[in-house]
This record gives sequence, structure tokens and C-alpha cells, in this order.
Amino acid sequence: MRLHVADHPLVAHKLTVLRNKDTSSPTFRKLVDELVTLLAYEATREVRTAPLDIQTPVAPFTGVKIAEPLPLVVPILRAGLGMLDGMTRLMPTAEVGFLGMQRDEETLDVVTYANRLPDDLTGRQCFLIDPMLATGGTLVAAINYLFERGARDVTAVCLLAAPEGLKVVEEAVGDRVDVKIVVAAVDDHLNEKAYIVPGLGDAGDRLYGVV
Ligand SMILES: O=P(O)(O)OC[C@H]1O[C@H](OP(=O)(O)OP(=O)(O)O)[C@H](O)[C@@H]1O
Ligand SMILES: O=c1cc[nH]c(=O)[nH]1
Ligand SMILES: [Mg+2]
Repeated sequence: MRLHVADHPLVAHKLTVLRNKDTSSPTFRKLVDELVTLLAYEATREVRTAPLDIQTPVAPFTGVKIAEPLPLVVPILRAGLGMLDGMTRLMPTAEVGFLGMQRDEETLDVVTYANRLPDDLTGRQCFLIDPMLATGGTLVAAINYLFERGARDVTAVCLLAAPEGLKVVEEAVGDRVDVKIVVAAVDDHLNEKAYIVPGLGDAGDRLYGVV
């Protein structure tokens, strides 16, 4: 597993506003969108390309295009949906799959309630998006879904991660999958309810309200 922590003053500034409990839901959504655009730049650094011959107004030129099979972006519902527009804005030719997963707040087990993914992900670069990596249970379950369909190259884009969760992902995935995690910050620890500290609270609730 490779970890990339964004080191950028704009990321740190926007993240601070996001963490603030007094930040309203509309501002929270906008900041998540802005942050994912900054993270997506790093997350897509290794996206595969193929040569493309074009003609500039002056001369022929061999440039690049995103190679097929096209990358697949997979938001983990609910909170991951808040990152989808930002990700596809940067990579508009990517296709999109969906995973609906919810952490049982008592047992911390992951319940998968929706799954809309291509059957065959062989050779596809997959981008899982979810703002929070807490115990790591959700991300490991999501990576396993992709692995079962043949994916071996997975980049997770998260806003906050806990050290405990990063360790769980590293141990669970091993070298089965080339996993890269791009995150705006690694926080201090998990509290007794497995919330990230200092964190930003419940990302899904702050984006979409308490259900
Ligand atoms: O690392 P873990 O301990 O598994 O926790 C992280 C998960 O918890 C949150 O989702 P939640 O289950 O609250 O669902 P929601 O997006 O519908 O709010 C978050 O968006 C992650 O998916
Ligand atoms: O701190 C946390 C942990 C899990 N899910 C969240 O939304 N926030
Ligand atoms: Mg939630």
C-alpha cells in the first residue's frame, strides 16, 4: 500500500473550515467538492494513457489520451457521493460504478445495501472515493468487491484517515492489489465510537443531514 498525504496550504485551509462544527451543510458540500479536485490531481497521476496523433494549427503532434479500458470511479454511498462531481470534472471520460455501504455504528460491521459495478474489472484502474477512512472496514470491503471482479489497481481518495484504519487496510490487502491512498490528512486516533479524532464528525450527516 502506498500513502500520499496532500501537503498544500489550500488543502490545509479548506480542511480546517470543513472540520469546524459551525460550518453549514452548503459550505461543507462546496468545500468537499473543492478538496477532491485538489486531491484528484495527485490521485490520477498514474492514470494510463495511449498515444494520440493530432494536428495543431502549426504542425502534427503526438499527444496522449486516457487509455482503454477507461478508469472507473466508485463513490461509496452516501458520503462518497459528495466527492463524485469533483472527481469526474477532472476526469470526464471515466465511467462510474456505485457501492452503497453503511457501517453499523454498534458493531462497526459493514452492511452493503447497493452494488452497481461492471462484472469484469480486469485491467481497469479503479478510484474509490469516500471522505472518511476510520476503522478501515468499509474500504477493505470495497476493495474486496473490486478484487472479486478482477481489479488489481485501486486508488482510494479520502479526506481524513485514522492511523488505525490505514494499518487495517495495509494488512488486509497485502500484495493482492496495488493500493494507493490519497488523503488530505491523517488524523490522530479513533475515539471509543470509532470516530476520527479530531476529525470532522459524521461526513454523511454533514453533507446530507441526519437520517
Ligand atoms: O472506516 P470505517 O470504520 O468503515 O468507517 C468509514 C465509513 O463510515 C462513513 O460512512 P457511513 O457508514 O457513516 O455511511 P454514510 O456515508 O451513509 O453516512 C464513511 O463515509 C465511510 O464509508
Ligand atoms: O469520524 C468518522 C468515522 C466514520 N464515519 C464518519 O463519517 N466520520
Ligand atoms: Mg455516516
